[in-house]
Amino acid sequence: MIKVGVLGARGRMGAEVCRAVEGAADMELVAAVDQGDDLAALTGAEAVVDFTNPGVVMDNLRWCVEHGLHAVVGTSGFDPARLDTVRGWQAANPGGNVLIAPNFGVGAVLMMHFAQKAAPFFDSVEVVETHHPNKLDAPSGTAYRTAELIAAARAEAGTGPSPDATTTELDGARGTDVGGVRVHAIRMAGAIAHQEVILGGHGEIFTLRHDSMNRESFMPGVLLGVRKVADLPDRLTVGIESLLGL
Ligand SMILES: NC(=O)C1=CN([C@@H]2O[C@H](COP(=O)(O)OP(=O)(O)OC[C@H]3O[C@@H](n4cnc5c(N)ncnc54)[C@H](OP(=O)(O)O)[C@@H]3O)[C@@H](O)[C@H]2O)C=CC1
Ligand SMILES: O=C(O)C1=N[C@H](C(=O)O)C[C@H](O)C1
Repeated sequence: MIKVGVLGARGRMGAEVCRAVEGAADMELVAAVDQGDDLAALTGAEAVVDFTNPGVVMDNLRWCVEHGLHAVVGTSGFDPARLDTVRGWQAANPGGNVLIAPNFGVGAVLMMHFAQKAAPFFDSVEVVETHHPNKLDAPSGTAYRTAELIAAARAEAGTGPSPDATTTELDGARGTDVGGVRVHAIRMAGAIAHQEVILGGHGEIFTLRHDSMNRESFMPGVLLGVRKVADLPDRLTVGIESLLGL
C-alpha cells in the first residue's frame, strides 16, 4: 500500500483526489491537508499530491523536498525559474522525487504531444484555452506548457515566427506571448477545462481540441503519478508523457 497525503484536500481537485486514493486498492489516504492545517500531518506519507494554488505551492513543495517525501504536483504556475528553484532544493536535500504535471488528463497530454509534432509544419499556431470562471490563473498551466513545447519544436525545426502583421491593437486583443506563441484565455460559466491548438498554412487549418468534461477525468493520470513517482529516473519530471510511454 502506498501511503498518500493530499494538499488542498478540500478543494475541487483535492477532494476528487482523496476519493480516488480511497478507492484505489493499492493506496491508503493517510493525510488530507488544506489551508490552515499543519503540514506535519504529512510526515507519515510516502507520496504527497498537491492541488492548491500557484501562490502557496512553492512553500508546500519545499517542505516536501526538505522532508524527503515524493511529490506529485498538479498545481499550475510553474515557469522555468520555479523549476530551477525546485532543482536547487533537491540538490540540497537527498531523497524525494518531484513530478509536476500541467495536466493529468491523458487526452490533454496527447493534445500537447500532437501539437508539438504538428507545429513545425504550419506557418501559424495559436492556443486558445477555456476554463471555469473560478480559475485563479491565466493562461492555464496546460496552455503555457503547450506553447513552450510548440516553441521548442519550431525552434528545433528552424521554423520561422508565425506571420502577424498587427501594428495597432487594444491591450490583450492578441492574447499573451509565450515563446513567440500567442495564447488566449477565456473564462466561461459552465466550462470545466478546454483547449484548442489552431494551426494554419497553405490553404488549410488544422485544429486539435481537448475537453475535460469533469474532474474525475484527471484521476487515472494522478494515480499513475502516485504509483510511479518513487521510481522515476530523474529527481524532477515535468509532465506525465514519459509515464505514458510518449
Ligand atoms: N494538473 C492538472 O491536471 C490539473 C491542475 N489543476 C490545478 O490545480 C490547482 C487547484 O485547482 P482547484 O482544485 O480547482 O482549486 P481550489 O481552489 O478548488 O482548491 C485549492 C484548495 O487548496 C487550498 N489551499 C490554499 N492554500 C493552501 C495551503 N497553503 N495548504 C493546503 N491547502 C491550501 C484551498 O483552500 P482555500 O479555498 O481556503 O484557499 C482550496 O481548498 C490549480 O492550480 C489548477 O490550475 C486543476 C485541474 C487539473
Ligand atoms: O484550474 C483548472 O481547472 C485546471 N488547471 C490546469 C491548468 O491550469 O492547465 C489543468 C486543467 O486545465 C484544469
